[in-house]
Amino acid sequence: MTRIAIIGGGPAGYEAALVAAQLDADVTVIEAAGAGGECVLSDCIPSKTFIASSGMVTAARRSSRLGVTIPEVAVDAASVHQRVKALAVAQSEDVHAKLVKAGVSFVAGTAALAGSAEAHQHKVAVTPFEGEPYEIDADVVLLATGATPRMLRDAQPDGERILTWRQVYDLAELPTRLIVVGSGVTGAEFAGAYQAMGVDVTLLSSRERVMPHEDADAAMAIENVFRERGMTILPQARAASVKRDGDGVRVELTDGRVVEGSHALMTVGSVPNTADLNLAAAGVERGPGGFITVDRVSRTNVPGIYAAGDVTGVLMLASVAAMQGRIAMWHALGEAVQPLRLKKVASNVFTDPELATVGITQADKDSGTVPARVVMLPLEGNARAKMNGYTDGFVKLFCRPASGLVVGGVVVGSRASELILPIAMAVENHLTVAELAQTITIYPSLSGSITEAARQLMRHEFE
Ligand SMILES: Cc1cc2nc3c(=O)[nH]c(=O)nc-3n(C[C@H](O)[C@H](O)[C@H](O)COP(=O)(O)OP(=O)(O)OC[C@H]3O[C@@H](n4cnc5c(N)ncnc54)[C@H](O)[C@@H]3O)c2cc1C
Ligand SMILES: NC(=O)c1ccc[n+]([C@@H]2O[C@H](COP(=O)([O-])OP(=O)(O)OC[C@H]3O[C@@H](n4cnc5c(N)ncnc54)[C@H](O)[C@@H]3O)[C@@H](O)[C@H]2O)c1
Repeated sequence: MTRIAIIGGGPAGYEAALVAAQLDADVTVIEAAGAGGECVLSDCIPSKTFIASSGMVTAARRSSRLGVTIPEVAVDAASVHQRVKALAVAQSEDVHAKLVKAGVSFVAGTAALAGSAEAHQHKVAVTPFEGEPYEIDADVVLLATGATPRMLRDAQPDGERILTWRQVYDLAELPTRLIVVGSGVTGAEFAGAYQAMGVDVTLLSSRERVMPHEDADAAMAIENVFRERGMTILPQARAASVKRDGDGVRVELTDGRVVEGSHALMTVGSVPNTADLNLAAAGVERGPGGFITVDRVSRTNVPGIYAAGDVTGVLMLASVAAMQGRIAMWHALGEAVQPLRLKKVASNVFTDPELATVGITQADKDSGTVPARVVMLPLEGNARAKMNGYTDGFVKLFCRPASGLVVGGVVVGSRASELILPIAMAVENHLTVAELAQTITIYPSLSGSITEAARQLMRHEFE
């Protein structure tokens, strides 16, 4: 029986464990925070649960456009936070139960590699939270330890006024004037959610626009909605320091400007959790940013040691972490395996409106890296969007110039996370715009804009 030790029980670790157990391996997962990892306990699940509450406020505020007046909308921060935490714990318990049912040994504690490998045997040092430390032998080790919020030297979180995204749910009340430092996906999601809940939000963007890695049209659409709703967005604003100042905080920017608020939320990225893994002694290589270097089947440079998830920095998404973990196990246990393909990963930013993408990007097209034609349809022409009183957003579809094969898309709109699926399926299954356009959609529906975009690209084929 192949013995597998998995360090870290987030999506990368626990999905790997389930696959390995299914293939009859002897699997041990050692996890410091709780089953499901930080994804379930502090990052993805809590933030999306928080956003679900903020979405309710947005819907209530918007209701008057539809002739329905909801007299008073109030947010009870304590209840929202309690719900966020309870749901995270419940989800963690579900993951734990699944692992145990699959026959995985789950150890609450920390682990590290114990020295160099001998004859393809690895030793893992386990420090359980209860009991004495011990070592286990493993034929295969998976490093799946995730990442931690990046700190700026002069902006140390105190859990009261200067916060990481993992600390916000411990506040007794919502901030009054929140400064969100960093406008990547995490910053944009929290800025939007807090603003919806009535908080006065200032978003500091180190670049010219928010979410610089996302489709520019989409990021600008969301930035415009944020501004219309009263958010202050400062472009080219890089924080040099964040200090407490009486009952508030004072953020000093690198160009000397000062921004004041009641709280600061630091969303300036993440760093990989590798410091305590004893990687150097085991000879495991790291690349830029300290992320563990892996190939497309999750192998590190050391035979028998694999790595998956945020600790590899490949594409920091739960879905990708899980797939890297599964691929590692399929490969290690001799199953047929397809290397990780990132070009077809769908992702979503849970702002309001949401921003979902899949496949090639506008930048790929504009640079000529991928020859493509594109059409962009604003949702203001969509009947269902008008009925819902919510027309912010658009559908963008990319196809190959000659064949009409669908190669990518962007959706900005409410529930874009659900609307992206038909485009993702078209990309994955090599469908053409004609095939997409011939699919009969519900009328009226937002997905009608996707088939409409496909129809427009069909027409272009004959121009
Ligand atoms: C605010 C936020 C929101 C997000 N929202 C989404 C989203 O909506 N959708 C999405 O796809 N992705 C989202 N992500 C990204 C997603 O959370 C990560 O990609 C995912 O958590 C990566 O999974 P992982 O298993 O690599 O790491 P983690 O989930 O971080 O799990 C790793 C675990 O390893 C443990 N660990 C570390 N060192 C040790 C050790 N030495 N011994 C034992 N255990 C150890 C850690 O405690 C941790 O629990 C979000 C990220 C953030 C920050
Ligand atoms: N919905 C989702 O799927 C979801 C949600 C959150 C995060 N994530 C993933 O997690 C990963 C990390 O995202 P993130 O937003 O946490 O980090 P990020 O690194 O993508 O963004 C951090 C931003 O902070 C800026 N920054 C850095 N130093 C700064 C300073 N001193 N002052 C002001 N700004 C500064 C950076 O320029 C960058 O734009 C991404 O891959 C993302 O896709 C996904």
